[in-house]
Amino acid sequence: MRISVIGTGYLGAVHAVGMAELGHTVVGVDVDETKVAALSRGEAPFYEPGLDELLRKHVGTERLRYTTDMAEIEGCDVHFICVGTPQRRDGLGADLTHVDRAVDALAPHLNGSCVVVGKSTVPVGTARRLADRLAKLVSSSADVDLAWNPEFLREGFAVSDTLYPDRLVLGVSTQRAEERLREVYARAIEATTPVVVTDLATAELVKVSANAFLATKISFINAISEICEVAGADVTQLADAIGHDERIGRKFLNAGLGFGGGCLPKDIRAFMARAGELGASHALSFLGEVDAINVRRRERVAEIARELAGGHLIGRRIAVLGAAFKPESDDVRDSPALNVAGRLQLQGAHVAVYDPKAMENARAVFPTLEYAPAAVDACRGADVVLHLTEWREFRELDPRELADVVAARNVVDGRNCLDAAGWRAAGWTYRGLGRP
Ligand SMILES: NC(=O)C1=CN([C@@H]2O[C@H](COP(=O)(O)OP(=O)(O)OC[C@H]3O[C@@H](n4cnc5c(N)ncnc54)[C@H](O)[C@@H]3O)[C@@H](O)[C@H]2O)C=CC1
Ligand SMILES: O=C(O)[C@H]1O[C@H](OP(=O)(O)OP(=O)(O)OC[C@H]2O[C@@H](n3ccc(=O)[nH]c3=O)[C@H](O)[C@@H]2O)[C@H](O)[C@@H](O)[C@@H]1O
Repeated sequence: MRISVIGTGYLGAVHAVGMAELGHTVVGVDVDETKVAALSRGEAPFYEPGLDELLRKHVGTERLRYTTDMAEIEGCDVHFICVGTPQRRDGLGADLTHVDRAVDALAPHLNGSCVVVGKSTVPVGTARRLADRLAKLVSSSADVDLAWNPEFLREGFAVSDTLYPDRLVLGVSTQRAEERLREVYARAIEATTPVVVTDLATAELVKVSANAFLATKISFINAISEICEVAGADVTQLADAIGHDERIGRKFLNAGLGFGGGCLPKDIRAFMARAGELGASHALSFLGEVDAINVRRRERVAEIARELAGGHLIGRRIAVLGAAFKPESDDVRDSPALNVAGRLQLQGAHVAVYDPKAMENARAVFPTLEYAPAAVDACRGADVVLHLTEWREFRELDPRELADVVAARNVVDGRNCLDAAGWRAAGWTYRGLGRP
């Protein structure tokens, strides 16, 4: 099949090359010339394991090209919309201007029979609105269906999640759209892959409900972690124990600094805003608490750092290990680690940050922090070391070696995954979150 992918960011760049790997002929379109230039050289414009290899395999063959010219999508059978839907500047809802612009730019190039498939995460009702918008914009020679096919990939696992999805959700209003989408994913669908065929509104809601549930699970365990802190209990053992119950499950019960990134935080806020527009804000008021618990974890880490630094941060040196919102990603959107770094700097600390992959992105957002070339350099002379993104290389740090470079042996494990006993044995004051 001939496929276009509009928007080649964290989602679209991977989706485009993934579709090429599944055997289709793909054109990826973006308005960002730098991104398109990198992709056209076969280079990933961001860090995502496995992406460079796949790009090198397909870019330059007839299977895959990236362009800024929307006219190149002409003749495609399926068009995926993968542009960003960030949080609106004026409040909590989703900013749909990129989606609207993409549809407007796409419409004049549509001809013959084709399906426009939304993949971006949007407030329920958007698909219906876009279908009406398209109907007004396309020429009479075009026969266009609109479908919604939400994406569930995780950064860090984006390539395998695209090629081997754990489920497919096809929001369709015609049989033809369903058939086209089944054809698109034919090589990704195994006998055991659940395919949920539903209407547009349900498909849109599945996506935000999934992210709301994940965020709720994390905030649930972080709320329990607050109780563990005052009761002298251990939230990691507690999570293991409740996680043995298959109805609960151990995944997404890692207590610590909480969730960030370009999706969970903005998606729960947009979901609440949409519920309000639909007159049902009461139904999702608990998500406000989920958000508040999450933000409190960032405050708490800053508070523990201040305590360990002797009650104030003025002139204190703090090492921040991690800048990405999660390991195996260079994404710093709403990064909990950088949020904490910024808070400490505002309180007078001298903050040195190190991250294996996210330094450039972090510097662009927080230019006034100091960036160290390695973990050990960030820790040199530090009064407190904060472990805020659980990269493997941080777990492998030798606390005995680091002990010689810091000013004081204080470590806060914001992700509860360092070897507490090992750090304590090396003379460190170790503080986890929700652990005695
Ligand atoms: N990042 C992720 O892991 C996932 C993201 N999503 C959703 O996918 C959507 C995209 O997210 P990301 O890829 O993370 O965002 P992103 O910001 O990395 O990428 C969006 C891309 O769209 C491009 N763009 C904006 N307007 C355009 C236009 N009119 N025409 C062509 N390109 C245009 C931008 O230049 C940018 O490269 C969001 O709705 C997000 O919630 C869904 C699942 C996973
Ligand atoms: O809509 C999206 O964009 C995506 O959002 C999340 O994926 P992602 O943001 O890549 O990362 P997650 O692995 O979900 O982690 C999100 C945040 O939660 C934090 N987290 C995760 C798990 C946990 O137990 N505790 C915890 O604090 C992580 O550190 C990270 O900051 C979802 O997991 C994907 O299914 C979804 O497609």
